[in-house]
Amino acid sequence: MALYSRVSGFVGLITLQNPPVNALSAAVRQGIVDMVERALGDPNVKSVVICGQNGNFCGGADIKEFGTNMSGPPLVPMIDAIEAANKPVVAAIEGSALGGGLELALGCHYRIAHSKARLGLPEVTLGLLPAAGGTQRLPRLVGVPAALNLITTGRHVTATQALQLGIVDQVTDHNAVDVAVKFSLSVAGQSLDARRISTYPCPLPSDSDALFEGVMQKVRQRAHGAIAPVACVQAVRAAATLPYSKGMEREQELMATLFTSGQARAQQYCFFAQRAVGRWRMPSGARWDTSKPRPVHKAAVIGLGTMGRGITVALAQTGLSVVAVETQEKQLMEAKQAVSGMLERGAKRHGVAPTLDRISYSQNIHAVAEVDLVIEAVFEDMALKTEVFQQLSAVCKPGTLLCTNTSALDVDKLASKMPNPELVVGMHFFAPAHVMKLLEVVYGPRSSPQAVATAMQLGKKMGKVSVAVGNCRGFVGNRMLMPYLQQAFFLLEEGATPELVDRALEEFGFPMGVFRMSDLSGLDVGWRVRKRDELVEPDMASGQSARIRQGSRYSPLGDLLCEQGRFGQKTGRGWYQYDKPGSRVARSDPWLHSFLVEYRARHGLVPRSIDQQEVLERCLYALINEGFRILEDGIAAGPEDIDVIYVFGYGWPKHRGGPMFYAGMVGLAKVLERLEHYQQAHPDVPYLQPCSLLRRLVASGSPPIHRWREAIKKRQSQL
Ligand SMILES: CC(C)(COP(=O)(O)OP(=O)(O)OC[C@H]1O[C@@H](n2cnc3c(N)ncnc32)[C@H](O)[C@@H]1OP(=O)(O)O)[C@@H](O)C(=O)NCCC(=O)NCCSC(=O)/C=C/CCCCCCCCCCCCC(=O)O
Repeated sequence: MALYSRVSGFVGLITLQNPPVNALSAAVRQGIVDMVERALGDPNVKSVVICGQNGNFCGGADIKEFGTNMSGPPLVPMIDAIEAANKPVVAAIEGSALGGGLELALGCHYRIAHSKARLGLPEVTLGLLPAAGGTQRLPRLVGVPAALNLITTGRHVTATQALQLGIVDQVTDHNAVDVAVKFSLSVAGQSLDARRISTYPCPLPSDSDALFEGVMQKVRQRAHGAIAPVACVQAVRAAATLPYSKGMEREQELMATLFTSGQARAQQYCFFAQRAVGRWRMPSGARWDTSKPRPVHKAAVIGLGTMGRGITVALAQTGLSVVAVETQEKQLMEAKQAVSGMLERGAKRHGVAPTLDRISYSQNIHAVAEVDLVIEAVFEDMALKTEVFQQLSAVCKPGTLLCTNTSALDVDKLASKMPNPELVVGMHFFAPAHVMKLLEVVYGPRSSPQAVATAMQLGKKMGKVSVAVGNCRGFVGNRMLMPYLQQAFFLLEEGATPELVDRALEEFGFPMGVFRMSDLSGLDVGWRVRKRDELVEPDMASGQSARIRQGSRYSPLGDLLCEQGRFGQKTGRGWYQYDKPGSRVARSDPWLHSFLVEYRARHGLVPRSIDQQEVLERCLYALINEGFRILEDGIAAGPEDIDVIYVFGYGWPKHRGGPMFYAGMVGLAKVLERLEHYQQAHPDVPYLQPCSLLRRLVASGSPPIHRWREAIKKRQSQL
């Protein structure tokens, strides 16, 4: 709703009230319509100020309403009526003015923002466009290039940036509502003709066609198949080429297409899923709202390889004091230089001072004696990690949380060797750790709820999307990657090429296909893991038996490439070839194609034609099937956890919502049917055996994704 009061004698003050972000629900919209009418009809009111309750202007349309039969007054006529008012209406912006919130402010005649406010049109991130006039008013106000940038990226700007762009008229460090009230009286009675943005001509650069084409090309490249950014460009182009009323018609048309698209549903699901993972719970019953985190002021990082350096940067950027420990002198010196460089570049980008003095470096593990939390990032070796952890428990003050940045080792096994296993959790960062948004917080049966709460809170402070997951091989993300990679290898054996597989996945929306990605991260990484698992047999015989390991089908293709020193981009050769080691542009490699032909012949494999549909079904459904197993095992608390991990850590396209959401969109029955089909064709591949949770969900009528947790809980209580 909206509150009305009269202040300073002559000002009608309308306060939006819908905690926590004053979203424009039907009740709020109705409130605004009624209160504006009241203020305009009151002869004693000379001006109007619109603000939000609790120092927060407005977070935009109520996203929860989008999935419902929307009722209440629509936004567009409401904003038009404000703009047409014959008394000055001033928006007093504190906190955030986002989406419909900013569009409301653009309908006002003046905008005054507090210096800490943030403004933006983030609809594109929800699969939509700013359809309450935002695509038509913003370019008229700030010009086409700036509007295109803000609307197609959805980025937020600070109040100062908004002032520079011309979005707001004034920025204040004082109470923005008080300033707006005073200001509104100072302009009362003046002509408002020049203040109605919809009447402005849209300023056009001379080469506008080239500008739109250039932007459209860039946007399409970045969008990986998402339609909203493209529609945003089309809507702004309408502002530049059509009269306001026609531009508005175009904006509404484009919005109608987006609004009813599966992509918008997927992106809005992601918005809520990202928030839902913060409400974590463990199988023991411990949960986010009953577990109190310990304060962390000082942290340490042990091991300054690539991951340790990124984690050190991320911690320092959070404002913590960091002790960075590396026993090798040369490595320590190199790390110091690299970390300083990363911090300086980051600070320059954000226009702030670098935080180099927050870090102290040492070769001696005793330097961590006073820290509240340690993140170990030494080489992936259980014996080495155990030794480091034992040293840490002897050196650290009591209660220090001990976190391991392992991506694959058993966190509980590590904890079991400690005198204080309840203090041990995994913090699985993704490379580069100061850039990637995802953090898996891995708990074992011995981890205390407080340890999990502390790691989750630290992740949040570091700007990560943190997901609490149980301990198992590969945790959630890498565990699901195994069947995906395996299917990709099998497809090569059966007749596909890396180009075909990658094209299918990239057209689906991944920024990189599996082979390109594998070349980037290094083929030797998986090789080392397979060797540790005793899967690699260098002197492999030919024939079918050579492709069986531990009773199941196995493809040694990756091992064979590694034996040739083809580790991917770093060696200039992998699944593709590169101009030189370290180059990034992947080119098709005739050697690889001949190698595959020769390999198939040696093993008696008759290549067949494989289409993109089969690539997608086999790679993605095998991955999804493992996701269902993870849910069944209680490693992830719900499908949102898995989806958030895949969207933020593995490049799963947001406009497809994450693997579990996608399974629901495809239809669980269809996923099951295709898995059964492929399992019949490949009975020696256990990953294609449909998971019993999937079967049960299908048997119970394929409930919508928000009801899966009930089915999982029911099953777990039966066990
Ligand atoms: C920056 C934030 C605002 C605050 O961040 P923070 O403080 O960290 O808090 P959060 O944890 O993020 O959020 C707290 C809780 O609030 C919930 N929340 C936040 N924003 C909204 C919102 N806008 N609506 C509903 N709920 C919201 C959030 O979920 C948290 O609750 P919980 O933990 O999940 O329980 C940050 O929250 C943020 O960034 N918010 C989103 C801002 C945003 O994206 N705004 C844009 C919204 S879309 C919009 O405004 C669109 C406007 C255009 C007009 C739309 C007209 C629609 C109708 C047209 C239909 C035509 C189709 C016709 C079809 C046909 O023909 O049939």
